[in-house]
Order: sequence, then C-alpha cells, then structure tokens
Amino acid sequence: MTTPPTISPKFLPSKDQLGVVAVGFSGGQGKPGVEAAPTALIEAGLLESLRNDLEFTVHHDDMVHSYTEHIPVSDPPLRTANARAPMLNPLTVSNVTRALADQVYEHASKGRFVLTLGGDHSIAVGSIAGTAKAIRERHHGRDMAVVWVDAHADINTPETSGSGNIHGMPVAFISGLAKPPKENPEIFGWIGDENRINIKNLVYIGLRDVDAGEKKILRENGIRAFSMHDVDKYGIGKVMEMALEHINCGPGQEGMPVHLSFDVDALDPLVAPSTGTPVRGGLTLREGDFICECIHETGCLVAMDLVEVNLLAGEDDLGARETIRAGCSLVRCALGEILL
Ligand SMILES: NC(=[NH2+])NCCC[C@H](N)C(=O)O
Ligand SMILES: [Mn+2]
Ligand SMILES: [Mn+2]
Repeated sequence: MTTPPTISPKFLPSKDQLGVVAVGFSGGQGKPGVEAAPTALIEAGLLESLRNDLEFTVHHDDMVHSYTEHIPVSDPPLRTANARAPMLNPLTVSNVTRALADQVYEHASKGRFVLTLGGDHSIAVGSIAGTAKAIRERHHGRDMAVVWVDAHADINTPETSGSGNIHGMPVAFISGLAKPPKENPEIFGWIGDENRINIKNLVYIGLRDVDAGEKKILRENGIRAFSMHDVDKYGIGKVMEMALEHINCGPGQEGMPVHLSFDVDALDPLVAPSTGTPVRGGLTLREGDFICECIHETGCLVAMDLVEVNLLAGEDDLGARETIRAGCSLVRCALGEILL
C-alpha cells in the first residue's frame, strides 16, 4: 500500500487541507438548473471520496450558498456605451462574487487548497479574486497563474458581449481588461489590484466557440490559447507541456501558483451533455482528466473551480449522471487521484 496521493504543496503549507465553497448561483446566465449542481456533486459522493480515498481534511460549512442576502431587490439590465447588449443581473453578479471572494480568501489565507463548486462561470470572478489576494499575501506579492479549460473564452467585455450574460465575461473583469462600467462603477468596483491576475499568466485549453470580439481581444493581448484544433494537431500531451511551460510550471522551471478554472462544457457533449452552452467537438473524458493530472503533478495547484454543470440542460437522466461523474472525476484527478 503506497501513501495516498495528495497535492504536492509547492505553494501550500499543508498538502491535505481542503476548503470547499459550494455556490448555487446561476445569475451569470439565463438557464435555471446550474444552481443545483453543487448538491448533486456532493450527493454523488465527491467530498466523501476526497476525504476517504484522497485523505483530505475537508473544511466545508455544509451549505450551498445562494447569497440571497446579497441579491438586490432591483437589478435592471445595464446598457453601457457602445454595448451590443445590456449586461444582465450586473449588481447581483457583482455582489455575489464579492461575497464568494471573501469566503475563498478565508480558506486560501489559511493555506488550504480551495475547491469552488459552481454555479455558472461568472463565479470565477470571486474565486480567482479571493485566491489571488491570499496568494499575494502569503508569497510576498507573488502573481498567480490561471489555467482556463473551456469551450469558450469567457473574455467578452460589456462592450463586445452579444448576450449580456456575465458568465461570458469573467476573464475580462478579473484581468482588468474590462473596468467597472462608467455608467455604474459599483459593478465590480470592489475588484482591487490585489484580486487581479496578469493576462500574461493566463492559458486556455479546449476553446472551440470564441466570439469575433473575443478573438480580437486574444490576438491584441497576445493571450496563450490552445484550441481543440491544437489538441488535435499536437495531442493533449504536447499541449499540456506547452501550456505549463507558458506559466513557468514546466519541468525544470521555477513554478508559480496555479488556479484551475474548469468549465465542464470543455468536455465533449457526448460525455458531459448536461451543461447550458454545449459545443460539439470537445475533449474526451481522458483528455479532461489528463489536463487535471498534469496540473496536479506540477505541485503548483492552489485552487480549482468546477462550473456549468446543469442537470436540467441535458437530454435525459443518463446524461445528467454521466456529467456529474465526469465532474467528480476531474476534481479527483486535479487533487491527486492517480490510477497506479
Ligand atoms: N461560461 C460559459 N459557458 N460561457 C459561454 C459564453 C457564450 C458567449 N461567448 C457569451 O458571451 O455569451
Ligand atoms: Mn463554456
Ligand atoms: Mn466558461
């Protein structure tokens, strides 16, 4: 019997302390169902297996947060100058992500690995803001990298977005590419320098549905992105080598703290159909798990989000179960489940 694998903590004081925040929030997009995902993942035994098989000490308040106390009575769509569509639920998303950032920070500042279970992808504004701040405090102002695994780039600004859904904008806000709108600076005005990531420390994997305005942003900012075309061309092994090297986490490199934001729609809808914006031609289950395993192996992973599981969005019950299973597997792989 070998010692159970756990995160090898280059940037964490303890390899077995795990903070979990369950976020039942769907206001970053329009489809109901995504708020029920944390409960489904937990009921499927996710936290139990992290406790029992991977031997983590799990710090969880046993709640799925819907942040009702932070949701404003009135939150009209916000039409910013030159926008194609008004921002939807702007104050709600801003307030909820702010509260989430504090919760994530609480865990991360104690040196715990933080797992955030969504919820739609807008919540990454909060989880990244909270982790980035704690990492800076603990590591002498050190920046954190983000690996964003997704069919989508989620880097629309309020101006480029065609939908107004904030789950298509989190990367723009957390990197500072989008500023709080002049029309209402209250929205995301709470994000400070200590919460932000540097866009050069961001890397995408799995992209295949990127809006024209987003492509322009990616090009103009020289953002490193591996699309499904790259996965086909190089294979996932080479893509991971290149992606990790970009964030200084390759073999022989110094490493930097890494936050993994995993949108389940990066996986092919054949294996993870229950998600709000499925796109054909995605990652296989093994490719998804492999990405998580590779990041685990660097010893640099400090936090992970799993988002966009929507059990009402799939065709049938089987699809929902498969999506949950896939989600649980991704988390376990990122936290050190190794097959042999
Ligand atoms: N997290 C997601 N599933 N995002 C999908 C975004 C889709 C589209 N690009 C938009 O901005 O509306
Ligand atoms: Mn997506
Ligand atoms: Mn996403």
